[in-house]
Amino acid sequence: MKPLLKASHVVEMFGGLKAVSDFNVYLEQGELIGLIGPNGAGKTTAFNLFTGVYQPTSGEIEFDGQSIVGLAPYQITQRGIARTFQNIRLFSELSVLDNVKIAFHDHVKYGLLEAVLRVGRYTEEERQIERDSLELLKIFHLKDKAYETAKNLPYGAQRRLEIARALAAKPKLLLLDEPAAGMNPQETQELMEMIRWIRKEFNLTILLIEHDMSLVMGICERIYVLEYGHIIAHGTPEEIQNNPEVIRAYLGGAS
Ligand SMILES: Nc1ncnc2c1ncn2[C@@H]1O[C@H](COP(=O)(O)OP(=O)(O)OP(=O)(O)O)[C@@H](O)[C@H]1O
Repeated sequence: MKPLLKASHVVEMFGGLKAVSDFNVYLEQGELIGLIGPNGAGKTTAFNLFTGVYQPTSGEIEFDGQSIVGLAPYQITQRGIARTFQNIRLFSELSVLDNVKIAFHDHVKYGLLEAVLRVGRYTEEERQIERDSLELLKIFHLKDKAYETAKNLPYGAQRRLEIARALAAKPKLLLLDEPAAGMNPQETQELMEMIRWIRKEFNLTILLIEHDMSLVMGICERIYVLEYGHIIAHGTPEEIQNNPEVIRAYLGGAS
């Protein structure tokens, strides 16, 4: 079976800087994979390449059997890749529920006239979106906060809301950029359980960038380690923890 995502010999240059260099990664359907590495190693650049925010200087990226190089971010979302951001991006002045409802709207089929007249399919679709949004909020323990303004949520809850929004795009592949950043150990533990659960429930493949090693080692089946844009190691959590290159570059370093 072909991998769901395959990046082959990807290079990304910013002026003279090689942010990503000969990057080779594959993700099999249903896997939960970690991408780790020191600050500035190129992890977020990899996400930006997978989502069309950046185009590779050279190399190939295939998703679901087809090249996605040259596609715009919205086209890649439609093909089935959704992401969260290191710096949370929510509609901070809107309610928690509206944040999720907006994310669903990319996928509805009613026409403008129906929307204006609020008839037919529009009202039915709207009701369905509301039900689905509340269901997602429930999964992320946010249902009782549905009518609060997003900016008033505690930080950990905002991170969970971002994941709920990403799922509204009905992705096959979910990219999580430091989902546990700013969370306390108990919130991180709950997040791990949620990530495991949504993978199964939504039949997802998940790639996550994370500095919290207990989370990465606790839930990932395989891990890629980046340093200065290169993959320096790849393996199971146990292999990665015992890899001398990794210990030198990362685990034994500042963090
Ligand atoms: N748009 C850009 N223009 C120029 N340089 C960039 C750009 N985006 C990233 N870089 C550089 O590319 C390198 C990789 O950055 P990237 O943000 O991908 O690292 P990271 O591994 O995600 O780091 P962190 O853990 O700190 O988020 C860094 O040296 C960064 O300064």
